[in-house]
Amino acid sequence: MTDRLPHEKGFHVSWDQLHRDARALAWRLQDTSPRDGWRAVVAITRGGMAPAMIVARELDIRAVDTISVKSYNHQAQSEPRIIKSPDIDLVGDGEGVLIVDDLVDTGKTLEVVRALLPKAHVATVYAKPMGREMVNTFVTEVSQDTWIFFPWDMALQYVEPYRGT
Ligand SMILES: O=P(O)(O)OC[C@H]1O[C@H](OP(=O)(O)OP(=O)(O)O)[C@H](O)[C@@H]1O
Ligand SMILES: Nc1nc2[nH]cnc2c(=O)[nH]1
Ligand SMILES: [Mg+2]
Repeated sequence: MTDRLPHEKGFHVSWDQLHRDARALAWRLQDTSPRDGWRAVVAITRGGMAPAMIVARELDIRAVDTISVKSYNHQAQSEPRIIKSPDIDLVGDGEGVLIVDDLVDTGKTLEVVRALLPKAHVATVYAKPMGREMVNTFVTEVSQDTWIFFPWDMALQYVEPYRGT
């Protein structure tokens, strides 16, 4: 286990916000896409799956595969390991392939993925400074001491008003 910074701030992302930010990522990716478009999308599970679906829909990419890298148990980080690889016949060395994840934090997950698919284009919706260099395209940067909360990890709940009656 690696000790992590205490997270001073929380950045809470709603489904609506995630949809808009993933669409913004797709919009950015149009400028860097190969002439005939991306051959395939590889989502880094699990967090990359929703953004990858939205990007694949916007860019009309039908071949979608996954790579599973496990490195966090809640907010505690350990050494990343590949639990499931994508179909090598489909992705090759990553040429013309788009890798999508929800965020990059330390960059350790992407280090492992890039080693497997060195020629792929890597895109994340959110990026923290430590891992930013591991990403080719992202939408929003947040500070290193921010923990991003995704809609699949949250639920609506009642909040007390500021002033009681
Ligand atoms: O840049 P890093 O420091 O490696 O962290 C980024 C990774 O951490 C989270 O995944 P996690 O391992 O928690 O799994 P999950 O996607 O299944 O939630 C996130 O979805 C990224 O994939
Ligand atoms: N949900 C979530 N997972 C992470 N994995 C690494 N950093 C983060 C983060 O800020 N939020
Ligand atoms: Mg993940």
